[in-house]
Amino acid sequence: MAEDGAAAAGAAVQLIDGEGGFATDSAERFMAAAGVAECGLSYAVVSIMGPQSSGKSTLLNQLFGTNFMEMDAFRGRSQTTKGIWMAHCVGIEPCTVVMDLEGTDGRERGEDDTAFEKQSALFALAISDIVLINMWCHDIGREQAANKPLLKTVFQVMMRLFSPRKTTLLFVIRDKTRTPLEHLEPVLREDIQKIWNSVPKPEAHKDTPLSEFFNVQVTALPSFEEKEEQFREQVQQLRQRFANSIAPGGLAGDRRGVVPASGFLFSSQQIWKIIRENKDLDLPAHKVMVATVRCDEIANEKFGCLASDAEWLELENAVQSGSVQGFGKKLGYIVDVHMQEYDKEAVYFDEAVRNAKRKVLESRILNLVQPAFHKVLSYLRGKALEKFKSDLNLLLENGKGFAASVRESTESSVNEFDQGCADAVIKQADWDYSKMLEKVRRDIEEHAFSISERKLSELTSRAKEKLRKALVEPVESLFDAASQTTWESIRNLYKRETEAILPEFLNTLSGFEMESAVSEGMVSKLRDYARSIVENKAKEEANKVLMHMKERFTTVFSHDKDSMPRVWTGKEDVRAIAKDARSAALKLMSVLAVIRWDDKPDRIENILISTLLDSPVESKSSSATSGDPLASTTWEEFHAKHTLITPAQCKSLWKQFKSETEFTITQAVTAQQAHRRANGGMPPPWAMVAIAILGFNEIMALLRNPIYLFLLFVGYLVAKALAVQLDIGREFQNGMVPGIISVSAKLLPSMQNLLRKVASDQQQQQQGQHQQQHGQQQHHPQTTEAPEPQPPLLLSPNSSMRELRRLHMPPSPVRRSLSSPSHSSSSSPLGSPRRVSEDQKPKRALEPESESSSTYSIV
Ligand SMILES: Nc1nc2c(ncn2[C@@H]2O[C@H](COP(=O)(O)OP(=O)(O)OP(=O)(O)O)[C@@H](O)[C@H]2O)c(=O)[nH]1
Repeated sequence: MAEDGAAAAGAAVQLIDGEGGFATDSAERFMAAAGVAECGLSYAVVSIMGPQSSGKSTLLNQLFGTNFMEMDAFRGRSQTTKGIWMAHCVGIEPCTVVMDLEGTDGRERGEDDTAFEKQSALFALAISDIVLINMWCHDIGREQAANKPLLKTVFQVMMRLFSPRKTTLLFVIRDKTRTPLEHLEPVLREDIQKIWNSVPKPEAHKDTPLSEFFNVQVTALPSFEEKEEQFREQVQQLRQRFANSIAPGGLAGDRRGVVPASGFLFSSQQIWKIIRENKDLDLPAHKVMVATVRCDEIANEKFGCLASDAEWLELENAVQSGSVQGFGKKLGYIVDVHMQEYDKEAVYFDEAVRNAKRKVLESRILNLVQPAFHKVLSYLRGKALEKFKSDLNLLLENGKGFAASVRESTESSVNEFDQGCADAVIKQADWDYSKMLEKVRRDIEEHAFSISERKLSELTSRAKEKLRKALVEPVESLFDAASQTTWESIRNLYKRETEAILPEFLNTLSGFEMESAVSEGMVSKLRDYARSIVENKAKEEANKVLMHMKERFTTVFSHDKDSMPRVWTGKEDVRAIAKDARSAALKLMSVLAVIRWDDKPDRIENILISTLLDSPVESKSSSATSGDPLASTTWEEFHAKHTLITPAQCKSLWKQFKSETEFTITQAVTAQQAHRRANGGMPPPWAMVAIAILGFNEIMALLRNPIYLFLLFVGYLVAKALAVQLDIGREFQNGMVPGIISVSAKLLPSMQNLLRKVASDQQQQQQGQHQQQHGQQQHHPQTTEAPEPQPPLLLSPNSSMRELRRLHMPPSPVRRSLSSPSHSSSSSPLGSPRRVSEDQKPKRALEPESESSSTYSIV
């Protein structure tokens, strides 16, 4: 702070010490305190050179209010100023920096030290706008004047400055005499011209006049020591000439190549360095160099300012958590502020350098802020996709076509993204967001594609489900009732259902606006699917063909034309019925043998009937297999893929079928025989006549004796009661032999029960009579014995035959084995052909051997 005050008060600081060292630190502090850096080009530099102890410091102090060290007049002449000192003028506008140079021709340094004089003179000329040349009045016109070597030096070094600055040389004549200035000045100018002429010049400046390099001014001051008052007055007048010195017409109005104030110190330092190294001083190049360095410094500073700018940091943070409304505007403003700061500070430096550095700065700033922009773009990209999704959902919910919905949603999302990007870009950058836009479009396309796939898959699944529902059960039912028209019906069903479902499906595809080839392809796939449903069902049914055949056989064999269960009375032609039943089963097999997609008649049924039914395989000799039409794995007219049961399989299945249905036929034949036997027991009429004639006496005796007649009547009643109890008619329904076995097994227990029942009835009757007698005697003794339990109800209208058998038949080993879990009848006999046959086999064990030995074969 003390130094600030000192600088403001014109305190001098050393710029270059007596050894030629540049005092950077103190100079920087001085510049900062004097506020020179902020002056731009609006500052002036004044230097003074002249012989030692010629009153230079005194003049400067008087003229600019500075505080350069002066020699004490009472202590004698000695060198006071060493090196170069610098001070800030007090009260002069524009900002003026004054430099006091070490006096020339000094006794202390001697002749050999003239090198420093030259260097300091060159330095003063390179950086100053006005150079005061202090000289004694009496030296004017003198050959050996002290200032002549100085002027020579000035002009010589001036040649080393490649570009003249048009420095103002103000000759200050000290201790002026009575000779008026008007007479002194021409002499001085003549002296100056002579010196200028005598200085060796480079070829380019051989004929260049002095006025091209310098603006020569002359002034004279009275002696400070002798006429101090006048000195002060005239110094004040001279001071006026330094006000607005850089303005046109001012003392330094013609100056050129001014270094901006902020670069002054750096420029001075560099110039001094070059001078000390005794190199050529190229001022234009130097100017560019200074501009480069300074613009770099300024740019770095501004970049740093932006990087730590609170507004920028806030914006950057906000961007991390999502989009910022008006991002581009805000960021653009921040960048603008700092770029303008740069422009303001670098404005006085070389334009080319300044612009180049500006570009570098701008590029650095844009690189710094671009990630935030990309972050915004990423956010906008996500937002665009979300918008697309929600818009698409909404439009689809409203029933708009898929493709149209996608188009509309895409346009809306892309527009929003575009607007967001336009809002995020800054005017300083030509940031391209087309790649991000492409990504957005790709996101949208991918999403739309996935939705489209899902929707199409749903539609296809729905159509498939419809086809499945429409085909599976009807086809199954058609196969159940397989006949010659089954495949025609299936084809009609397939045609009807596909023609109902597929056009509707095609219609739903119209919203997707896909190419007709694609939609036709999808429809074609569904058609194939519908076919596969039918084919799979056919395969499924073909796998169960044996079961179906047996069912068909049973249906035809066990039922008459009115579908009533057939009762084998003995009048039926079992052979013919069995043949019909087997023929029906064979026809069913022919239906299930192949898939018939076209209505071409085929010979499969004929082949099967002629080969298997009409001429049974068993009867064929093995040598005749070469002519066997069933010895093949394919049907002639059909493709292998449409074959469900190969001819060879048909043959093998037929064999199995026959063996498994044989028992049913046997049962029918047996039932017929039993029926015949049951109804054919009456003796012939001649026998009956013979019995009547030969037994006449016995019949008469019986009729005459009432006891015999009574016994006969009782016997009849008992037989009748047993017949009722045993349900004889029902027992014989299954045939004579099972009926006899069953009745004989139940006869004894039934008779016992009958007797027991008669006995208990009698006992109850007696008890009733006893109680009646007690009632009549008015006595009511408490019954001590429990009443006899009621006998179990043996025959109930609801009792099944199985139950009756259980009650009245002793358990037989065969029955026990049948009722064991391994032979449980819980599973349906229709479940599988194999199971049906297994169920039937144990039943055969129940048949008496005598009956089974009469098995009747129809083949
Ligand atoms: N005759 C005369 N003497 C002066 C004048 N002005 C100053 N002096 C005296 O000259 C002496 C040197 O003064 P400075 O101002 O220190 O001279 P200088 O040129 O700065 O000296 P160095 O910096 O050592 O070269 C002092 O004793 C002054 O009193 C003047 O106008 N005429």
